[in-house]
Amino acid sequence: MFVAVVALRALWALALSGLAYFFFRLHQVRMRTRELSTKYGVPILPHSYFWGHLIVMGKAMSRIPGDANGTLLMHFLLKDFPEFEEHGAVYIDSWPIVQPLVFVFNPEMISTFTQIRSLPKSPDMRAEFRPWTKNLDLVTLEGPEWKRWRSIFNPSFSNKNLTSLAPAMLNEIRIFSDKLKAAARSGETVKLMDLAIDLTIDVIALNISGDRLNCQTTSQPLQKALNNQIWWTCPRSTPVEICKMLHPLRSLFIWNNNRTIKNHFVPIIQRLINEQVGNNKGVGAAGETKTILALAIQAYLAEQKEAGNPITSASQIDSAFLERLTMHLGMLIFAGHDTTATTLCYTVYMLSKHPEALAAVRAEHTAILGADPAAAEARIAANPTLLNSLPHTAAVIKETTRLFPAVGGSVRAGQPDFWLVDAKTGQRMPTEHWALLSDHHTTHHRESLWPRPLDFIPERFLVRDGDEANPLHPHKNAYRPFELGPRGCIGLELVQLELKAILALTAREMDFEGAFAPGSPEVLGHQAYHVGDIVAHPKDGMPMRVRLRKVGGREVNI
Ligand code: HEM
Repeated sequence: MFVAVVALRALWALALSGLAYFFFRLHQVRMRTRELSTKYGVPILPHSYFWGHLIVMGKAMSRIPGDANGTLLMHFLLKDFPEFEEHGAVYIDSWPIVQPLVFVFNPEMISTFTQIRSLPKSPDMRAEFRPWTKNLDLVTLEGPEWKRWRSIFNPSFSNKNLTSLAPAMLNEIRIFSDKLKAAARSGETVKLMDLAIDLTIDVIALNISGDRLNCQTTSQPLQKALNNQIWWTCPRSTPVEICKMLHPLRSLFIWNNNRTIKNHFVPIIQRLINEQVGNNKGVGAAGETKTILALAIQAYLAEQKEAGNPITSASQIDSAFLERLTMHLGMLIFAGHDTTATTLCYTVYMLSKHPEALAAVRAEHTAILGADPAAAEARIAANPTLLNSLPHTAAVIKETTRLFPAVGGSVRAGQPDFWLVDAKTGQRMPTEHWALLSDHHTTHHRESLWPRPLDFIPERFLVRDGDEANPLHPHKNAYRPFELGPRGCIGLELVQLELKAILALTAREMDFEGAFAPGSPEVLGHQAYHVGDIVAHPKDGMPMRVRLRKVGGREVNI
């Protein structure tokens, strides 16, 4: 009885202190928001002491379907408050749903915290991934440790290295293309995103170790563990996400997924170490593909040798190195697969809606890869650099990533000594206690930067540098789906090469048509729009009907 009373009192005390802390934080955040205008003269959106900006946000979001991704918020808020567009940045206080956040959509202002000075990633974002990767991964690492790993991995993502990977990539793309053809023959509607995800994981696996993972043809424990890990690694905002975070077995599930990821990679790492030690050959001998793992192992072996502790067999590898490396690999697959798959889906969708752009892509493929679509694969395999000669295809991909950037932006931690400055008015805006978002969607849709911003105009990206007088010439720093600056995407070249190869093998052989349910809602004129939490996914997995094309009276490649 006594114990029960003590426990009850302790619970009460805990609940009361929780409540007190909640109101203290609420007051603090609300007052900091109001200080922006009272102390610094920064204009803020209508603000309620209790609700913060949730009321204006709710109104803006009510114009779009309930499942639309939050990255679209600012676009619609600016419709209600157009006078804020010229400020280039809008402070949003939606605490406790999301950390206090400045949406920045002036490219020059964004460049001040991503390129001119690269501010650290926001603590909330790092906290999201900590249970999974302990922040040992490339996306959330900071400082010299980040620099070291980034320079180890960089050569593997160079265009030259990736081009040497292209023939192996084509084998994976053939499986994807065969699945689409099978759907065309059966008349089945495909969820393009599902097929695209399996493909993009298989391609990253090639870049990691050169090995085939076969997610497209078999069910892989690694893929299941990664999916589950992503599910448990969640932004702490909606009630469902909070329940996930408080789930008593969450840590156990995350630990178990990490075990599966590690169990997958450790034998591969050991094999590669033994190979490197055994044949005493460095990575990158002429013509050899520098895989991510080969480079990481080479760096580790060199480091150990320098420290007077040369490794002669895989049994000597220390567990800390293995843990770090497997965290990196898990995050590389996470960061690279559904972003690329999402972009592929929207590229196919936009081409299906724009016959003139599709015709230009097909004509380019015929000119560069030969008249017979069935022979394109062999041609590329024999000369992968052909993929670098498809400017119109590249422009289509870029225009798609402008309209549908797969990542909302980079979230950085504001600093006491860092101010956003409006170059036109000289207005200085404080950033301490705020996170800064480089808002890709809004930046990519501003009419002042992109004439006819909602139109699909790949030609924007064909305007030559130096032709700034051309109104279609992209404004400096305004195109940033992969972010710019030292923390920009390491996978940028891989995405371009992979998507060009996919289009080269499919665009002339098949026609695609969106197969959304009749009456399906639209955002900015499209039934395909971003849904999802951490990374935006296309609505309903991008349902598509596929038809085989006839060229010269016969169906292509059957
Ligand atoms: C269309 C596909 C992709 C898009 C739109 C995209 C976008 C981005 C963006 C916006 C960032 C900056 C994130 C931040 O600052 O928090 C980023 C970083 C990163 N991306 Fe990508 N990405 C794509 C594909 C890939 C691929 C294929 C890989 C690797 C296989 C990859 C690996 C990474 C990594 C490791 C980082 C962190 C880089 C660092 O901080 O040094 N991404 N990406």
